[in-house]
Amino acid sequence: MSKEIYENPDLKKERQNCPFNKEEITHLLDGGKEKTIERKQLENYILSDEQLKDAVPMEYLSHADKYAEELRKACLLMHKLADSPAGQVPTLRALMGAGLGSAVLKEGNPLALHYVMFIPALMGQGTIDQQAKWLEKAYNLNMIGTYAQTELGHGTFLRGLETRATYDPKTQEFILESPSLTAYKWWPGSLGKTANYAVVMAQLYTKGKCEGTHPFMVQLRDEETHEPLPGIVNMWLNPVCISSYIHYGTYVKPTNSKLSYATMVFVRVVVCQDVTTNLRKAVTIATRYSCVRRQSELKPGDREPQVMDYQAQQNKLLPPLAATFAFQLAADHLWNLYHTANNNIEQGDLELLPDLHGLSCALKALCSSEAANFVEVCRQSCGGHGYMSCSNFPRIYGQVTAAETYEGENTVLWLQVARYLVKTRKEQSGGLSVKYLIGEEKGPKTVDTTLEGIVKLYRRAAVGLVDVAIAELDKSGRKGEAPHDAWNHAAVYLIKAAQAHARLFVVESFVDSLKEGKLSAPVRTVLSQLCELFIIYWLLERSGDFFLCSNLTKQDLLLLNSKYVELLAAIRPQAVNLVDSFDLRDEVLNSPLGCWDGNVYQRLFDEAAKSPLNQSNVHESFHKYLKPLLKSNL
Ligand SMILES: CCCCCCCCCCCCCCC/C=C/C(=O)SCCNC(=O)CCNC(=O)[C@H](O)C(C)(C)COP(=O)(O)OP(=O)(O)OC[C@H]1O[C@@H](n2cnc3c(N)ncnc32)[C@H](O)[C@@H]1OP(=O)(O)O
Ligand SMILES: Cc1cc2nc3c(=O)[nH]c(=O)nc-3n(C[C@H](O)[C@H](O)[C@H](O)COP(=O)(O)OP(=O)(O)OC[C@H]3O[C@@H](n4cnc5c(N)ncnc54)[C@H](O)[C@@H]3O)c2cc1C
Repeated sequence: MSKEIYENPDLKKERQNCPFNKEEITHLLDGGKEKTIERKQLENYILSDEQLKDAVPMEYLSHADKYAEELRKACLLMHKLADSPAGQVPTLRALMGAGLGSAVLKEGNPLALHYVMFIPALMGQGTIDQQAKWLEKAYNLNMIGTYAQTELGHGTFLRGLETRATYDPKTQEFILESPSLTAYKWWPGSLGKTANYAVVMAQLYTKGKCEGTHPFMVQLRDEETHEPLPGIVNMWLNPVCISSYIHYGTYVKPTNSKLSYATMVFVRVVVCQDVTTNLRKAVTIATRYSCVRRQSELKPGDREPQVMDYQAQQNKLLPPLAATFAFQLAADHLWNLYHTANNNIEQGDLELLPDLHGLSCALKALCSSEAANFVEVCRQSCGGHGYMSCSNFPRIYGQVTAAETYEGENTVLWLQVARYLVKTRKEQSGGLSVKYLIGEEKGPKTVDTTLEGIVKLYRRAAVGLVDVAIAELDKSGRKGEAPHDAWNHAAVYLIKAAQAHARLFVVESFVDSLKEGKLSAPVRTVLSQLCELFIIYWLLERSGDFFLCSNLTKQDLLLLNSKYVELLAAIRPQAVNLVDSFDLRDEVLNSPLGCWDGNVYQRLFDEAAKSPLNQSNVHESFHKYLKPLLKSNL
């Protein structure tokens, strides 16, 4: 007799009479029906393997045992990758995109940097010969690499990196050295125990002149014994300059000195997708739990309501739900720009490089910071159970908040965006993604609160805040301040302008995607509601920017507030159906709060029972410490 599949009655009710085709949204997010099929096949291929499951919850293992267990699974995962029926690279890309890695490797993937930075660095910066020598070896996992750039003393300021690579024309070799403690490479993933090679960013010195930071391939460990090579601690020998600019002893400048930063640009683009995947998990967990959890009293004398029926809870969870669609569509746009720009760069056309740099910095900073804030709101919306390690919120939060720092600390990236915006506005040139900065915003300054009208408000804020920042810079200049001081004293305005630009890009991506997309009427309706909710939410959160740069009035704001709460109520009935459309398996959510069947309390209880402390009634420490204390009559 087939076992009755339990489904929490409240969740079951939430799923009845869904007015739209959930699969249509799943296909939209996956990039098409075929991609969904491929993803589901990959999920079955990976998640059905019993050897990839944790014998005990990772949180109960020692640091060394956690590392060993993650490495065991990561190596098994690589074998599965190599044997994958879909092929290694498509499977890897699907693995990265679907957030599957963290479903299996919960504490982090010791081999992630090999794929996310080491191989991209070879592909983006290696010469044809170097790629012929190393790429196959890297794809076949005959070498494990990392990307070693950050040092104890420098992570942000790349021109300040201390590791030196001095070219010796006699031996035609580079001598790499860490001249000081602060020059020690610090932070690179896998560097400590796993990688035996690294792409090392170092200042290239030749003929006594520093030519700036360049990437070098360095072997770190013996391929057989894995012992560090002699002198590896503070002196490295025999590195090879990747995309060598040394021709017959002479340094040949690259067409653009920032091409050596290309790997970071790639990862910033990937990070936008990764934090969006993590945000989808957090929103799914919090939404399903909020429809299972009944608490307090809404109507006196009535049954305790689902906490999702409180407008306050909808205000917590529906903006992040909408954000997952907004960030996904923006990340897709950025990914397409990345490919176009990269193909052009390979042909020697660097015109899109500034746009790519500006936009990748903007979106990485925006998506990571907003996702981190939203994940924390999702955690808080689940009360005490959201605080438990098994809820998976602590791990998801750790992953998204790390992205606010790595691959370019967000503040520093905002200032890069501002530099690009100020230059584009002042020079009135270039600016593929900031076309609104070239020429004046046409049309009346009156405000209408239609979707198009709100987008126009975002554009006015984006261009207006750049002009406010430029006015500050010019004011400082007139006072005789040096440009670097004027820049520093305008930082607050510059960052606001950069953030407004990033939000405009996300808003336009969302609105344009709905216009262009071939969507059924029911899906278009619910996504349009989410789009309108999200762009009003952000406007209300940043109303100061809009008051400063447009004719927005108090009446307009009150009208938008009313529209916002109406949209909360309109979307509330579809919250569970929308997160179901993400099609995230329980193993990927890895949280008793977010499981599809809503059997929350039993799963919480089962998780607690796994704790070593719950394997006996009295822990041995009682007899060692507590009992003597109890008897000591202090
Ligand atoms: C099988 C399992 C797979 C599992 C995978 C799972 C997926 C997971 C995905 C996510 C995981 C990601 C893990 C990543 C781990 C982290 C890695 C790292 O953190 S690596 C280190 C990152 N470090 C940084 O990002 C450093 C940040 N600093 C900088 O980039 C630079 O210092 C700076 C840009 C801030 C300043 O550079 P500087 O040389 O000082 O330039 P200027 O500011 O003077 O600007 C001069 C000029 O150059 C332009 N510019 C700057 N950078 C770029 C660039 N990258 N591209 C193009 N142009 C650039 C700038 O705009 C200026 O232009 P101008 O015309 O003169 O105005
Ligand atoms: C989880 C994780 C994984 C990582 N993995 C790697 C890796 O694999 N490989 C690698 O090379 N690195 C890695 N890193 C290092 C990471 O790239 C750096 O930490 C990051 O670039 C920030 O640099 P920093 O630590 O020097 O911060 P700092 O720049 O020292 O930041 C400190 C403060 O100074 C401020 N600040 C700095 N410069 C400016 C400025 N010009 N204007 C205004 N404010 C400024 C910052 O905003 C920040 O508030 C990793 C980091 C983390 C957290």
